[in-house]
Amino acid sequence: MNQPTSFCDQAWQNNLALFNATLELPFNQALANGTLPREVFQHYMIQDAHYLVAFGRALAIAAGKADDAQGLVQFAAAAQEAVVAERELHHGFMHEYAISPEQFQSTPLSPACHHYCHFLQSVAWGRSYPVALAALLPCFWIYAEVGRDTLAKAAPHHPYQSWIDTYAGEDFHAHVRAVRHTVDAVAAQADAKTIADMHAAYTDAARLEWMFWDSAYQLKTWPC
Ligand SMILES: Cc1ncc(CN)c(N)n1
Repeated sequence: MNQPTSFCDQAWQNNLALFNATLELPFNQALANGTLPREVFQHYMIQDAHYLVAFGRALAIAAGKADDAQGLVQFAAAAQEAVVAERELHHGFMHEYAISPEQFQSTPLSPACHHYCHFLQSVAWGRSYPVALAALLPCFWIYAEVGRDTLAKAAPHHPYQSWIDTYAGEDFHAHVRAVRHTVDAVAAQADAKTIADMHAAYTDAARLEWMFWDSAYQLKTWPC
């Protein structure tokens, strides 16, 4: 008898065209071949450093909603990882580009970053633990897969090598496997309505990942 498809496998299949479109984005193509303009990467770094604080906050809220000790510890640690370890990568680039803490703090969130941050926080505060986890999953999984794809295509002597090493690296991938395992375990206990809400939350977040890169490539700011 065939194994029933897990929530994660189903979500990946449902959103495969969107993931492939994400890989095809000019930002990700140029990131891989090393031609992404420095100005675009700088803009992205600043927006992403803002994003990671909201992502970390949403993870901490999800940790507080976990119905077991394992989930509490896993997502509290993931919040710490996002705000301390992942942002360390950004600090390195900010230093290289001479972006001061004041310049960072005074740069407003772009519309796409603002939307994504507020989406994650509102789902984390307002929805159930399973739905919050489904909204957070693309932030891990899509980055890991984009990281590996970028590594496979990357030009030698890459200007953004530490970015590639972080997201293609085994540490990050092990982390993503652990998150997928928990999401599948939580989904296995969930009713049909919750599973449908989880799929909707996953797709919303996967779309916002696409928008985040697209917005960075276009250096988007508020129109007025
Ligand atoms: C927008 C975004 N999404 C996900 C990740 C990986 N945590 C990130 N750094 N930035």
